Amino acid sequence: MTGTVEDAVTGTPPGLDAHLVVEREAFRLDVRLRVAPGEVLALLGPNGAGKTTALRALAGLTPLTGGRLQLDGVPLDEPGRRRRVAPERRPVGVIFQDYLLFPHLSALDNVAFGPRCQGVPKARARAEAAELLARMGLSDHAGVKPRQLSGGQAQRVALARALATGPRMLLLDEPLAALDAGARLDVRAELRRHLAAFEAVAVLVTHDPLDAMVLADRLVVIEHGTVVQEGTPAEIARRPRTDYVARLVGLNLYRGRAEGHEVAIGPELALATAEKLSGPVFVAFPPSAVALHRTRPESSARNAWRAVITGMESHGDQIRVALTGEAGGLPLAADLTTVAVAELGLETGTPVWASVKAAQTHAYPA
Ligand SMILES: Nc1ncnc2c1ncn2[C@@H]1O[C@H](COP(=O)(O)OP(=O)(O)OP(=O)(O)O)[C@@H](O)[C@H]1O
Repeated sequence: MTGTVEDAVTGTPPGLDAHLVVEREAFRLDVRLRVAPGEVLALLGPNGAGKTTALRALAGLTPLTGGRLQLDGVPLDEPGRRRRVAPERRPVGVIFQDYLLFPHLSALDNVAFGPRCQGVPKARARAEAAELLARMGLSDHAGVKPRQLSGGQAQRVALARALATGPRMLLLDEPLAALDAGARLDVRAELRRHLAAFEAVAVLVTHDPLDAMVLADRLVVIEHGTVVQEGTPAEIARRPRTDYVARLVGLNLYRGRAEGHEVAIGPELALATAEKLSGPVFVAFPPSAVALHRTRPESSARNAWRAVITGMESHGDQIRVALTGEAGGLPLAADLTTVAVAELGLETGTPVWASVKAAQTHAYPA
């Protein structure tokens, strides 16, 4: 069958509109996804939840057994109507976990490969590839083979290769999993900038809540092949609906500007942090790092501000308390034991003081 962007039915909203159904003997994926152009969606979930299956179905590497998949109004997979566009004919760029760069080709030729396969003349494909590599800050590495690249550089080449064909959807499978912890920080921040600049649909799969929260505008959490929760990172962290989500995405995450050991979050609030940094940063800390008090804490906790409880939900033996900041304070989530909640007499509407120790915050470049 044919299926190109030119076939787009007028009037259908651009972006991804999918109902992915993949049935296997012992597993069923049934997930609805809508992603607007310019939006970055993260699929998050435990092992075996179906994330990779969903990504492969979007790429066309795993056929749907039910539902349908449309991109910019163009049907790409409709098992009910026996219509299916082959993976190589989809306007989709994929970045695999281990990048899968061609080892015998230079970085430049890796990037030029897709356009060449689509019939772009060699000189033009290479000129455009050189431009893309320059945008990724890799001009100096255009001639080298993948094995001479660092993990972060290889990832940028993989990104350039995926972008070279002008895809309407970018798929990223665990984009930071192949990197060591040191490289991860920088590459994560850099990938975020590239994804933010990408004007079409981006979908990434990850186990790592921090990657998801930093890279994505919206999260879809999958467990046992179905969506258990979706929303912005902040919405999900404040109101987790399953124990898995509570454990996983329970991160308080803020953006601010660092100067030494202090990060200005808003006009009235600065957080003391363990790391010494300067410029735009993220600060994160888990809800378990937050202490609540009825009166201003006198202890050594330097980060303390007024807050009001807006909701409480129990998860296992913990209670997740949602709070709004008062007078320039931070909105945040705190995990307390049921005993602590009872002892403090906390309920919705209770004004409290929240505190977090600098040593329990984690700041990193934005
Ligand atoms: N090719 C396959 N044939 C049969 N079953 C498969 C195949 N690939 C995956 N599965 C099964 O489908 C389910 C979903 O797997 P999938 O790899 O999509 O999960 P995932 O969320 O990506 O997990 P992980 O985080 O471990 O990669 C699992 O039960 C898995 O064992």
